[in-house]
Amino acid sequence: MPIIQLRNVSKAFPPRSKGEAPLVAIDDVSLDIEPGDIYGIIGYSGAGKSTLVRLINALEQPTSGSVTVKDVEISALRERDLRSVRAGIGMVFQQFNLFSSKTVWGNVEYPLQVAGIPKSEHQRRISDLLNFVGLAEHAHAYPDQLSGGQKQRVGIARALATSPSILLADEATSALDPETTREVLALLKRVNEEFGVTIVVITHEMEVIRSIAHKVAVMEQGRIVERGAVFDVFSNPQAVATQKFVSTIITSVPEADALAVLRTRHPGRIVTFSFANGNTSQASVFLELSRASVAFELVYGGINEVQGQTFGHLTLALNGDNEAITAALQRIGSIVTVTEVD
Ligand SMILES: Nc1ncnc2c1ncn2[C@@H]1O[C@H](COP(=O)(O)OP(=O)(O)OP(=O)(O)O)[C@@H](O)[C@H]1O
Repeated sequence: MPIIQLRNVSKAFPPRSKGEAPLVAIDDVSLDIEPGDIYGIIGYSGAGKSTLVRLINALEQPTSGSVTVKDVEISALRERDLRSVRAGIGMVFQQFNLFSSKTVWGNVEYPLQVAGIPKSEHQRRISDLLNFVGLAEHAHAYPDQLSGGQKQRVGIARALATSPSILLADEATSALDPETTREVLALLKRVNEEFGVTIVVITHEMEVIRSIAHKVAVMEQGRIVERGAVFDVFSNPQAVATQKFVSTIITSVPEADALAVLRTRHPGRIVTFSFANGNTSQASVFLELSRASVAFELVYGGINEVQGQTFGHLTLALNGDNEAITAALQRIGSIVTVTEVD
């Protein structure tokens, strides 16, 4: 049973000026997120990602369709009943949204106060959380005395204060440098693994998806244009938007200009071998070429690792007897996809 379920959800905002059509931010989206998942939602600016998050934590009501969280159809609830639903959902933001006048301790304590958790329980809970995020020594510091990565760790501790089973991370690492991004993503992964918290990660960066997500949905103009297990989507992207995102971090086949340069250097046959199923070893391809006495040089591409499985495209310049090359390529064609570049 999904922990978050969207059924044919649309959200339209009133037009900015009279006579214009309403702005459809979410257009007939259905989505199932299973408990314990890290589910990535990727899209360019304006695709509707933040609106989707706001529908999940009931900060927006859908224009049509239903949103169900932990078996409760929240799109049917009244405002006063939504408070307990929201308390079960933690939020982490791009700009951290910490109280600058409160210490680290005070920021983590705030949601406990709002939720009416007895003061006697605060000490233990806050110190456990600060230990978990590695900030115990900074408990009495104020946010402007902390680095961006430390601020986000406070944001994560605060989001976990009321022990939510769902965490929504909206561009949580977009304001951070690459090294700090890795640290914060590693922390989110621990939150998922150690506490079993279901995490929805909103991002425009494919690297974030590759690092931590199990599943991904690609959004464009308010719709989900592709979804699936991260490995499947990365290794065989179907939608144009997905292909663009994947190409930001994965070198695939050479485009026309790269190919023109390769051609000037390698007059012989140039062939791309595509490894897509995660298990095929490169060794078997190279062995076939060696057996046929074909000399080869790797000229483009690479092998990538996603979710512990490998895939990629290797483009090789081949030299040797033309018929032997053809025969070797035929045999290799039964192991991987072979594309001759002309
Ligand atoms: N409260 C609102 N009133 C009117 N239009 C809105 C409102 N919230 C969002 N929109 C519009 O809905 C569309 C989707 O916005 P949304 O913020 O969900 O996209 P996004 O993918 O999160 O983009 P970004 O990364 O830039 O925040 C945009 O065209 C935006 O202008």
